Amino acid sequence: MSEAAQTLEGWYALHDFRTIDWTAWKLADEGERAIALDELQSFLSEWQSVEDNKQGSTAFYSIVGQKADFVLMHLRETLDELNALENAFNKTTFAQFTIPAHSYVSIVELSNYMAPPGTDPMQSPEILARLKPILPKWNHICFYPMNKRREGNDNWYMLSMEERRNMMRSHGMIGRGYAGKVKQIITGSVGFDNWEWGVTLFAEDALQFKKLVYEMRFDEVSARFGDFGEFYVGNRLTDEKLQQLFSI
Ligand code: VOV
Repeated sequence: MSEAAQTLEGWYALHDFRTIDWTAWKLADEGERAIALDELQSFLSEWQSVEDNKQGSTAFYSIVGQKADFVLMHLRETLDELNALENAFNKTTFAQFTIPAHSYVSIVELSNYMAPPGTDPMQSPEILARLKPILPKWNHICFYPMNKRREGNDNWYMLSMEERRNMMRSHGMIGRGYAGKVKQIITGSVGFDNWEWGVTLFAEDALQFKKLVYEMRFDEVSARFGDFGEFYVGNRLTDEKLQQLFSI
């Protein structure tokens, strides 16, 4: 049997994708729309204070294309907190104007492929910060789920630790070329959702997503072993953009 990589886990993640029910939104009177937006604002400030207290983080982005209209990505200490947050949000008037489009449940994960042997990663402030990250306020988000292939000669889970580590090193080197341009949050979802990982990327320039993902396609770990789900890409919903989005 191959040796399993050791993983460290941080905050739980919920990616909550919604479509806006424009028909209902336009039919609602101005008062009802104002109540809905006020309620959304108070939830956003509540989530901001959770983030200020470093007990979680939330990102809010519009989504381009027909797969969804926006995503709320929440990070919290426990699955219970994520569930409570989701239910509270669903009870709002605002949520009545949304239709669930997609969701993804996972947990922030770091593996030990690159860890120097004999060190305790939990003593490193840098590692701890990566396990419980405050999501960047960058202009764009990209999300997709992925698996490592398990087919014939391309079975990731049958490779030795050394083979996998070598490939992950090369993967990391490509990623490092995008330092300052793309920030990645890898969340593990084995046992939680339909794929093995969620990949969430943030960038100020959306084009850097294409450059990075394309370059990685040529790297062995992605070329031979990467299977990908649906891609979602979007723009950060600042207060101003939010107002524009819902004004009719
Ligand atoms: C900004 C770019 C960037 C950088 C610097 C980076 C680096 C690293 C390092 C150093 C490590 C290993 C240690 C750890 O931290 O776990 C990883 C791990 C991982 N990655 Fe990565 N990755 C990036 C970016 C990045 C992308 C764009 C993708 C999607 C792949 C693609 O083809 O679309 C990805 C995937 C993953 C996955 C699924 C894992 C876990 C694999 C496992 O088997 O456990 N990743 N990644």
